[in-house]
Amino acid sequence: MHTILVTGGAGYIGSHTVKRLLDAGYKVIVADDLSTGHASAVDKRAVFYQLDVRDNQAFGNVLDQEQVEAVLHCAGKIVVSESVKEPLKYFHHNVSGLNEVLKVVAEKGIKKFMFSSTASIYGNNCFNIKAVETTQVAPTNPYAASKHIGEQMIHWVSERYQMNYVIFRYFNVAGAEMDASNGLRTENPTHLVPSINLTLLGKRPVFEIFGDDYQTADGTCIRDYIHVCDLARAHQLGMDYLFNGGQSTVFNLGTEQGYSVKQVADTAERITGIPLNVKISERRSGDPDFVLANAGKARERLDWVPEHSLEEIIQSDFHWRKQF
Ligand SMILES: NC(=O)c1ccc[n+]([C@@H]2O[C@H](COP(=O)([O-])OP(=O)(O)OC[C@H]3O[C@@H](n4cnc5c(N)ncnc54)[C@H](O)[C@@H]3O)[C@@H](O)[C@H]2O)c1
Ligand SMILES: O=c1ccn([C@@H]2O[C@H](COP(=O)(O)OP(=O)(O)O[C@H]3O[C@H](CO)[C@H](O)[C@H](O)[C@H]3O)[C@@H](O)[C@H]2O)c(=O)[nH]1
Repeated sequence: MHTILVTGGAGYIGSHTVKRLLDAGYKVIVADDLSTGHASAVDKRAVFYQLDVRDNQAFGNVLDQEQVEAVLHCAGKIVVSESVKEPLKYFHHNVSGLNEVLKVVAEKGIKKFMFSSTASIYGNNCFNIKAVETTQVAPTNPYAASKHIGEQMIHWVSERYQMNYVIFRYFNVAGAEMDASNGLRTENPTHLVPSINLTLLGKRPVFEIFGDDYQTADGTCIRDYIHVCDLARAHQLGMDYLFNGGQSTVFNLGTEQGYSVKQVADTAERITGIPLNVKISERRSGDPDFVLANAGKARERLDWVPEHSLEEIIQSDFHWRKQF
C-alpha cells in the first residue's frame, strides 16, 4: 500500500480527493493548518496532522514518521479578489509556502509530487478556444501569478532532484458528494454555483450577475464547470500514473463544455423549481469573457472522463447546502 500526504486535505478539493484516494487503496496522511479547512471534512480513515506546511520541522517529521512516498500539495490561498488587495499574502502562502514544502520534499528524497494549479493562469488567452496545456499563459491577478510561479518552481526542482510531478490546472470546480456527505464548507462563498444556490435557499436576497455585456451569445461569461468528485478521481488516476513511472507533465481538468452565467442560473431554476431573484450588476474586475478546457491529454494519458453533468453539479451543491 503506497502512502500519500495531502496538504490542505481538510479543504474543499483536498477532502474530496482524500476520500477517493482512500477508496482506491492508498494510505492517506493529511497535513492542514485548518485556516480555511475543517477537521470534520477529513475522512476518518486518514491520519490527520494539524500543522502549517511552512513549519519545516513539523512537516519533515510527519514525512519521516509516516514514510510518505508522494505529496499532493493542495494547501493554499484561493480568492482572486483578495489576492488583488493583498498580493504579498498570496505570494507568502502560495510561493514561499510551496518553496518550504519543496525544500523538505527534496531533502527527504520524495520523488512523486502533485500540485493544484488553475485555469486562471491562461487569463484572456483562451478567448473562443479550448485551452490546451501549451496555450500561452497570461496571469491577470496575483493569485494566478502565484500558481504560475509555483508551476515553474516545481519544474526546476524536479529537474534538479529527479522528482516526477503532475500539475493539474483545474477549471471551475463545483458540486458536492452525491450523497451530501461532503461539500464546500466555506462560510461566505463567492463562486457562482454556491451563490446561486444560497439565493434559491433564501439565505441571500438576490443573485447578482456580474456583467451582461461580455462578448458571448447572451452577454454573460462562459466557464467550464467540473464536478469536485470528477476532479478527485483525476487525482487518483494521476497518482496511479506517477506510481506506474509516469513522467512529469501538466494536465487541464475540465469538461470541455461551456456554460454562461445565465445558463447556469436558468438550469438551477429549472431543476429546483424555485424562481431565482436575479439582478444585473457591474462587471467584476479581472473576469475573462470565456474560459474552456481542452482536456484531451488527461483523457488520453490518464483515461479520465468526467462523469457528472452541470445539473448534477448544481443539484449536489443544493442538497449539501439544504442541510444547514
Ligand atoms: N476551488 C477552486 O475553484 C480552485 C480552482 C483552481 C485551483 N484551486 C486550487 O486548489 C487548491 C485547493 O483549493 P480549495 O478550493 O480546496 O480551497 P480550500 O481553502 O477549501 O482548501 C485549502 C486548504 O489548505 C489549508 N491550508 C492553507 N494554508 C495552509 C498552510 N500554510 N499549511 C497547511 N494547510 C494550509 C486550508 O486550511 C484548507 O484546508 C488550492 O491550491 C487552490 O488554489 C482551487
Ligand atoms: O455571484 C456571482 C458569482 C460569479 N459570477 C460569475 O460567474 C463566473 C464564474 O465565477 P466564479 O467566481 O465561480 O469563478 P471564476 O471563473 O472567477 O474562477 C474560478 O475558476 C478559475 C478557472 O477558470 C480558477 O480556477 C479560479 O481559482 C476560480 O476561482 C464569472 O463570470 C463571475 O463573474 C456572477 O455573475 N455572480
